[in-house]
Amino acid sequence: MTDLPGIVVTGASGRMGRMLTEIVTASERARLVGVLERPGHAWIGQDVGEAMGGAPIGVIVSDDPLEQISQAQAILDFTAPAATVEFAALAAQARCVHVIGTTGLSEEDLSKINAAGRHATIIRAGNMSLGVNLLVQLTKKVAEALDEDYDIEVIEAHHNQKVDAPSGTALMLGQAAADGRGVSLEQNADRGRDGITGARTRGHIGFTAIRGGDIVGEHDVMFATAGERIVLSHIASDRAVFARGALKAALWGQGRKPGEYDMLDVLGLKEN
Ligand SMILES: NC(=O)C1=CN([C@@H]2O[C@H](COP(=O)(O)OP(=O)(O)OC[C@H]3O[C@@H](n4cnc5c(N)ncnc54)[C@H](O)[C@@H]3O)[C@@H](O)[C@H]2O)C=CC1
Ligand SMILES: O=C(O)C1=N[C@H](C(=O)O)C[C@H](O)C1
Repeated sequence: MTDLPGIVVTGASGRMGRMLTEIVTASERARLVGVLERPGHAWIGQDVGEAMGGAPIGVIVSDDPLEQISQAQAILDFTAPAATVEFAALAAQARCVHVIGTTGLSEEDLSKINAAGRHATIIRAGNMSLGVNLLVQLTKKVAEALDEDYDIEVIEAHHNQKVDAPSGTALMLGQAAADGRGVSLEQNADRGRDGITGARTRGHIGFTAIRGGDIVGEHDVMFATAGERIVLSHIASDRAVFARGALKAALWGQGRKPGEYDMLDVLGLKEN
C-alpha cells in the first residue's frame, strides 16, 4: 500500500486521456487507480496499458464512474460537457478533487458544476499549461495599458477533430482582455464574421478559429492600431503540457477546502 493520492483518468482512449494515463503512470507523486471510458467503448474490460498498445499495468478500463470515483482522491476529466457534468455530481458525493479540462461547457453546465463545488474541490481551466496561464496575465496587463484605439483580436488554431469554437483558451484570453479593459466580454465579443459585416465595431474583442490537421493548440492575442501591432503568442506542440498541469492541479487540490478554483490559483499567478 502507498499514501500517494489515487487518480482516476476519464476518457482514457481520447487524445488527452492517453496522455494523462501516461503522465500519471510515470509519476512518483500519484498512482493511477482507475480509468474510465463511455459505456459500449471497445476498451472496456481491457488493461489500459495493453489497450494503448503497450505492456499491461494492472488497471482495467471501466464504464462505472461511481465505483471508480468513490475509490479515488482525484479525477482528471478531459471528455465532453455531458460527461463532465455527470462526473461533477459523483465527485461531489465522493468528496473527490475534480480537475476539469473539458471545454465547450454551456451556462447550464457551468451552473451544475458550480453547485457541485459546494461539496468538492473543483479545478477548472480551458488550458492547464503554464505558458497559457502566463499569457492570460500578460493579456490582462496589456489590455489595461491600451485604450480602444487598439483593436483586440484573439486567433486560435487547433486540429481538425476539435468540436468547439472558440476554444476554451481563446475565451480565457478574451475574458482577460475584457477584464483588463474593464468591460463585459459577453457584451463586446465579436464571434463570427461572414458577409457584409460593416466596419469593425470600436471596442469589440474579435475571435477567429482555424481548424486543420494535427495542430495541438496555438493562440495569438493581437492588439492592432494605426501604425503598429502587438501580438502575444503561445504554441503548444505537445499535449504533455496540459497533462502535467492537470496532475499538478490534482495534487494541489488535496486537502483544499471545497470550491471552484482555476490554474491561476494552482500556479500562484492570481492577482489580488
Ligand atoms: N484544459 C486543457 O488544458 C485542455 C482541454 N482539452 C479539452 O478536453 C476535451 C477532450 O479533448 P480530446 O482528448 O482532444 O478529445 P477526444 O475526443 O480525443 O477524447 C474525449 C474522450 O472522452 C470520452 N468520453 C466521452 N464521454 C464519456 C463518458 N461519459 N465517460 C467516459 N469517457 C467519455 C470519449 O470516448 C473520448 O475517448 C475537449 O473538451 C478539449 O477541448 C484538451 C486539451 C487541453
Ligand atoms: O481541444 C483541444 O485540443 C484543446 N482544447 C483546449 C481549448 O479549447 O482551448 C486547450 C488546448 O488548446 C487544446
